[in-house]
Parts: sequence; C-alpha cells; structure tokens
Amino acid sequence: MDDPQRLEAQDLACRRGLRLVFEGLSFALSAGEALLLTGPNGAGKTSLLRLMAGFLPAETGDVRLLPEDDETPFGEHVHYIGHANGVKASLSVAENLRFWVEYYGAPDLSDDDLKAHLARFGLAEIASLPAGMLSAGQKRKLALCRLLAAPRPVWLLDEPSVSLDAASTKILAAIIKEHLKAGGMAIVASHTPLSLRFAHRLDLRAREMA
Ligand SMILES: Nc1ncnc2c1ncn2[C@@H]1O[C@H](COP(=O)(O)OP(=O)(O)OP(=O)(O)O)[C@@H](O)[C@H]1O
Repeated sequence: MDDPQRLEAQDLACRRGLRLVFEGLSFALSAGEALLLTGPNGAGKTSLLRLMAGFLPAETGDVRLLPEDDETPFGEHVHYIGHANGVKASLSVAENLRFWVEYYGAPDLSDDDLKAHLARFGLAEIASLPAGMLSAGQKRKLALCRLLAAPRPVWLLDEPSVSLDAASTKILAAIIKEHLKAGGMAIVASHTPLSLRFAHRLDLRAREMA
C-alpha cells in the first residue's frame, strides 16, 4: 500500500508590491486533514493560496507534498478554486467541465460520469446550456465541479461558498468531507462557516508595511 501523503509548508513569506504580507509561516497537513485559513480582509489568505498553487512567487520557503514525486511538480497535485470561476460564457456547461478535465490532464470522462459530477450540484439538467446564461451561484457550482471531475489530492479553496445558497453550501461541505475521507487534503479560506471539521486553523492577522 502507498504511504499516506503529507503536505509541508516551511517558512513561507510573500511580498505583494512593497508590502511583506506574511513571513515565517510553517504548517503541515496529513492525509484526510483540512486547514481553515482566517484573517481580516487584506491579511493575505488569497496570497497564501495563490502562492501554494504556484501563481505567486514565494519570497522565502517552499511547499512540498510528501512522499516526494520527482516527476510531478507540486502545482500538478493541486486544485485552486479562486475568486474567478474560470467559466467560458460561449461554451456549454458540459463543455466547460470537459475543458477543465483536459486542462488538468485528468482521465477522459464518459458523458454519464460528466453528468453525474454536474448532478452533484444540480447542473446536469442544464448541461447543454451556454455557461454565460448561468446565474452567479450556478457558475460557482460549475467551477466547483472541477474538484470532482479531475481528482487531485490538495484542494486550495478561496471563499468557495461565495454565491451559493444554503443547500448548495451543504453539498460543498459534503464534497470536501468525501475528499478528506478518501485521503485528500484541503486548505479553505472562508468568512462564512462551513459544516466541516477542520483539523487545523491558521489566522493571518493584518500586518504593517514592512
Ligand atoms: N497585485 C498586487 N500588488 C500589490 N499588492 C497586492 C496585490 N494583490 C494584493 N495585494 C495586497 O496584498 C494584501 C493581501 O491581499 P489578499 O488578497 O491576499 O488578502 P485576503 O486575506 O485574501 O483578503 P480578503 O479577505 O479581502 O479576500 C493586501 O494588502 C492587498 O492589498
């Protein structure tokens, strides 16, 4: 059996413009654990998630998934769902999801599997609708379907429940729980409570200009 995975972040610092947003951040997650990232507006939650996803350079430090795999860069183990949904208006709901499955290099999905993932968020009935016609909450749900359609061990979720109604927020929590139960990991920045057991919390306090 494969060793369980573990994520280690060591001595992370991030600079945005002139400001050192955070420094000296270290934390670790074991397989099946989630971390709740909190802090006031501007504290650096998005910056930390984007840094971990490889979209921002680290001033110091690094993030590793252990046991290390020389062939796969850390970013390819990660799902990053940020503020932008990455939904293309002219493609249908199903075509959007297929685009992302291909982009992530995940195994191709049958039409039935694709619909089953869309169905988790109630989008299967509108699979052929142009995504530009979706409501804000439906676009968010389509973005979140990527988590299901392309399996990756580390989920970085920035305010994932934005625009979701109460029932959809419960579905999101259930999906994250299933991911953790299967040995995945999640780091979630959220101002709204999610009914999830977080093994760790990291509070990023606003820092002065440095
Ligand atoms: N492109 C940029 N250039 C310079 N500074 C930036 C840039 N993007 C963000 N910042 C600054 O970095 C700091 C951290 O921003 P970040 O978006 O990470 O905070 P956050 O904790 O996610 O906030 P919120 O809760 O409002 O989403 C803020 O002071 C912000 O102004």
